[in-house]
Amino acid sequence: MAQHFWIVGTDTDVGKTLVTVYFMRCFQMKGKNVIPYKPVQTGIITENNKSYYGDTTFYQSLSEANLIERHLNSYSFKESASPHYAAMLEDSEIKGEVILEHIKKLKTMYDFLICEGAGGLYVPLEEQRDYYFLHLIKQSQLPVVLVTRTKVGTINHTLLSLEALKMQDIPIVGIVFNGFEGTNLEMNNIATIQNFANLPYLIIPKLKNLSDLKDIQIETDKFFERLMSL
Ligand SMILES: Nc1ncnc2c1ncn2[C@@H]1O[C@H](COP(=O)(O)OP(=O)(O)OP(=O)(O)O)[C@@H](O)[C@H]1O
Ligand SMILES: C[C@H](N)[C@H](N)CCCCCC(=O)O
Ligand SMILES: [Mg+2]
Repeated sequence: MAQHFWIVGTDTDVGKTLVTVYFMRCFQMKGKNVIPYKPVQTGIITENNKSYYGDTTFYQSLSEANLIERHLNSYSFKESASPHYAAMLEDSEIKGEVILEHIKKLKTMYDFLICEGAGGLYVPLEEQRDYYFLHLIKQSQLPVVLVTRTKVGTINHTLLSLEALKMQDIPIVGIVFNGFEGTNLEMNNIATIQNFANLPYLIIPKLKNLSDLKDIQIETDKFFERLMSL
């Protein structure tokens, strides 16, 4: 039993990495062989004379199994910016086929491959040929989970992202509403989006501590049933 998919977002900082780690842990708890994979990450962090990249370091910090470093990432660039720009600043370039090759290999090695996008869908990878993250996802032929905020502004961002995915015929597993604080406005946002999308969804609360991710209890069966059916 295997399933490989993308965690994409309506924007940067919506919680794709947090959701990737949450799903990684769900599969690890079921004894599955799972790998989170961040094809392109930008924004090196330097603290106490140590430099690291946030996304792949977060994967490692909450993994119940040892993750093979070279399987976690294909491109890392120092500038906290759009991948195409961060690569240009280092006289480098991103090649979609390198990422697709990496995905192909990882699919043969793991039951579950969770690929995390960078930013939102229309993020340039190879600007000179109008090649965006959305096109890479289409070529990968993997379904997507869409992560979105719950606060004001999310309706437009979410519906635009859903439309972009539908135009490319990319299968959508469902929506993860992340950072929920229980307000009526957020509940109306979720209902309004669901009225349009009619997809399985999960709600992840705003966590006081990221380590609380280990303890949150969320009903995921329906969501994972659909994931396994795609
Ligand atoms: N449910 C949550 N509760 C508390 N903090 C959260 C939650 N979700 C995300 N965060 C925090 O918000 C910030 C952005 O989240 P995250 O890094 O997962 O976003 P992202 O979509 O992966 O961003 P990027 O586009 O850079 O990959 C991080 O500091 C993360 O720890
Ligand atoms: C730097 C940030 N945390 C992400 N890694 C990259 C976000 C790219 C966003 C591009 C854009 O939509 O302007
Ligand atoms: Mg991330």
